[in-house]
Amino acid sequence: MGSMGKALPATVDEIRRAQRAEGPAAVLAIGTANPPTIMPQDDYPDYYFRVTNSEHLTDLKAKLSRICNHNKSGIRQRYLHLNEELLAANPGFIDPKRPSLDERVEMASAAVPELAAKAATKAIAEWGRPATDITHLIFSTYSGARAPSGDRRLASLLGLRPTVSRTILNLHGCYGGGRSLQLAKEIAENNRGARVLVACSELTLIAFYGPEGGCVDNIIGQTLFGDGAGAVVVGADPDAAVERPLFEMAFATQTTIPESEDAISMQYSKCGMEYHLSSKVPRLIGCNVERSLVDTFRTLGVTAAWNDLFWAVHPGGRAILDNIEEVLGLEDDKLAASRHVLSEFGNMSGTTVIFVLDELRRRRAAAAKQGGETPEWGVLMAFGPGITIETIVLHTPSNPELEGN
Ligand SMILES: CCCCCCCCCCCCCCCCCC(=O)SCCNC(=O)CCNC(=O)[C@H](O)C(C)(C)COP(=O)(O)OP(=O)(O)OC[C@H]1O[C@@H](n2cnc3c(N)ncnc32)[C@H](O)[C@@H]1OP(=O)(O)O
Repeated sequence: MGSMGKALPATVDEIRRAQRAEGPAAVLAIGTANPPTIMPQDDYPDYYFRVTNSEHLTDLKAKLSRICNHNKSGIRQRYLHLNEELLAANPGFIDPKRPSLDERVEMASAAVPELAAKAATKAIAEWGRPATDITHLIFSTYSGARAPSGDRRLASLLGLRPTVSRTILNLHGCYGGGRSLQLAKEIAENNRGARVLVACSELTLIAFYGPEGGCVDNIIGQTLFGDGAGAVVVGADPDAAVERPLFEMAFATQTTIPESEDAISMQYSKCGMEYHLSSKVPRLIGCNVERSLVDTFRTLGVTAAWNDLFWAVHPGGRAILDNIEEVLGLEDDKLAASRHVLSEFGNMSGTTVIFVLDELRRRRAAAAKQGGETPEWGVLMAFGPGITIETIVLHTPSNPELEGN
């Protein structure tokens, strides 16, 4: 042991106590971004069958038109990276049997971190501290089939410190946002002063195919998914001079639904990414969501009336929200933020729940301005392959001056 500097504390416990934060981790800022192309949902069947040269598949087109209809799907529009020009330049993306993984990964390796950087730049600006104060980065995507991955590129684009501690989550699908926030909570509460940047960026270009072959999963995917990135700064013990806690993360759990392993799957192939969504997904989630919530609150030693809470639920599809609403007996407006995000952006996989948090804080700020009361406690839930349910119990600080950029 050298003789310079302060002596080490006497025990490992003292070192641990000195490292831990005092208070709970909180969401300190939120930013979102989408690619520029907007696709109205009711135009999508015509667009999709035209750009994939598949007008002859009339039955499949009729089916997509039926499911896509915005009244049925609950989706009004989506944002897309892959536009008509990019598809014309990459005709291999249209044929589900033609090897195209290399070209897709090449495109995603640039576009995924770039979109994440747009969302993160907004979050960091709202946070009010320099990007170099970020100590940890958690990056989640289903398009990251390369190393070094998008997290490293994102750190460079944002000018983060070389000492920033990076973690990438890949293929978590729609629970990537929930998982990232849970990890950020652990890091922030166990590392005094840590400021964790969570970034999720999902572009469907890795899994876009024409309808040739008649795969129904593809038709469901074409109905639901859209492109977007969301970023959140998480930290404990906020500096009151600059930082405003939006949502404190009081408690977090993960549950796996028994016998549901095959219900949602994603896998890289030489042709891109294949995925499967069972038609049982809405029912499986509906049947298990209350058990998971009861267990979460029981661990906390409390019970909760579901309608006394606010809700940030991943809008995996209209049927999933309908099932949850029915099973929990939620009042009409309880899932309004989730339904709004589904309507305006579609299902952006792991990113979507960050958009829901952003929408919720906007709605809460608007209600506060009009002197309305909003619940102090709430729940974030996200679902994905497994089937995995991520649950975070949220608490809002007393002064919800929450309007975002
Ligand atoms: C613009 C960009 C496009 C790019 C696309 C590229 C896509 C890339 C995506 C890659 C990402 C993959 C990530 C996977 C991880 C997902 C994680 C989650 O969100 S987890 C959550 C994931 N989300 C979900 O799982 C979505 C949950 N589902 C829903 O919300 C609704 O079912 C609905 C909105 C899809 C349809 O509503 P509604 O119209 O009221 O429903 P009805 O009951 O009346 O059925 C109508 C017709 O559809 C049929 N059919 C339905 N489902 C399935 C199925 N899975 N299977 C087969 N068929 C299905 C049904 O049989 C019927 O057929 P027909 O009799 O007419 O012939």
